[in-house]
Amino acid sequence: MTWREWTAEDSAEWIVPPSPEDDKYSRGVLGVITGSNDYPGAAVLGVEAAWRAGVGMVRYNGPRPVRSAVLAQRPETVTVAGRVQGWLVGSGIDPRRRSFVLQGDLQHALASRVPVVLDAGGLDLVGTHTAPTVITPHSRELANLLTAREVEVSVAEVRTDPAAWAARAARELGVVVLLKGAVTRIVDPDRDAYVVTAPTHWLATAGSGDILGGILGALVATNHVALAADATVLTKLAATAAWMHGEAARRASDAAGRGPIVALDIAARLPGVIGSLLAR
Ligand SMILES: NC(=O)C1=CN([C@@H]2O[C@H](COP(=O)(O)OP(=O)(O)OC[C@H]3O[C@@H](n4cnc5c(N)ncnc54)[C@H](OP(=O)(O)O)[C@@H]3O)[C@@H](O)[C@H]2O)[C@@H](O)CC1
Ligand SMILES: Nc1ncnc2c1ncn2[C@@H]1O[C@H](COP(=O)(O)OP(=O)(O)O)[C@@H](O)[C@H]1O
Repeated sequence: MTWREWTAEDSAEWIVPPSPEDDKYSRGVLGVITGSNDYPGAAVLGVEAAWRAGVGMVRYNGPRPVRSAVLAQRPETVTVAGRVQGWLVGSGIDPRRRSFVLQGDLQHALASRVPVVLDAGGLDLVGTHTAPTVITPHSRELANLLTAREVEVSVAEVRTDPAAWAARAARELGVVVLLKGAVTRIVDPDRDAYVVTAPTHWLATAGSGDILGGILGALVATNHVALAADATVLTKLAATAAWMHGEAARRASDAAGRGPIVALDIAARLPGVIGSLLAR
């Protein structure tokens, strides 16, 4: 199996700039079910990243206090249910504490035949999906997910051979797997496989993964036409999200004299990254 390093040139193909005929809906609407009273920040970060990654609209659904936090950061967000072209589900949700209402909303999203990004507390929903799906675990989450599906593996084993375990998970679960780390692996059940090597280790900061989810959600929504024609595009969108995430973090850190960054700094750099990709 060959793992190819995903590049800026590859990523540029998946940026969809708005055309004169576009409106906010045709550009792609992302539905987001993330965050909880315990982790409101995850919702704020993912929604912010999706907006900054160029989505036409974000529809956010979550607990009332979390909705308020999302709107305080990004009043452009719509909190009324409606049609979406992609879903981002699970960041900042504790899978052991999902309410009856949340469970229903998650099932509705997974049954809607719209492509899904499954993160963190939504990972266990894999298998109930009805459209192309990408999961975004870190090593511990991947080990837990596989073990729950009777493929016994420890976190240490995943860390020793992340490529093999990511590929195994893609095959077993029938989804694209984006396994996060200093080197992020992206692989699908057909063995299309890419790596993205992080250009800065300052990326390892709380909420950084929530930002990645927002970027990937935005790419899924804005590429809805290509995805509907060819589901295998999802693997390339996932690799592009990881690349943009790393590049935005690099720019943020460089602007701070190569110093530390916080997760929102990554989101703030996304428009510049997208502009540079379009200028290639
Ligand atoms: N702002 C927000 O809202 C944010 C929200 N976030 C959301 O949080 C949710 C949980 O995601 P996660 O990946 O952080 O936790 P999880 O997979 O449960 O693993 C826990 C493991 O960590 C370890 N551990 C804990 N403390 C440690 C320490 N000091 N030093 C060393 N180890 C330590 C602990 O080990 P133990 O203490 O058990 O030995 C356990 O193994 C998720 O929904 C995410 O979206 C995050 O994105 C952050 C920003
Ligand atoms: N040592 C590292 N160097 C570079 N990037 C890293 C490193 N460790 C983690 N990352 C990246 O940081 C992000 C962390 O995501 P995640 O583990 O979900 O954290 P959180 O839940 O706090 O958002 C991922 O995109 C991962 O690829």
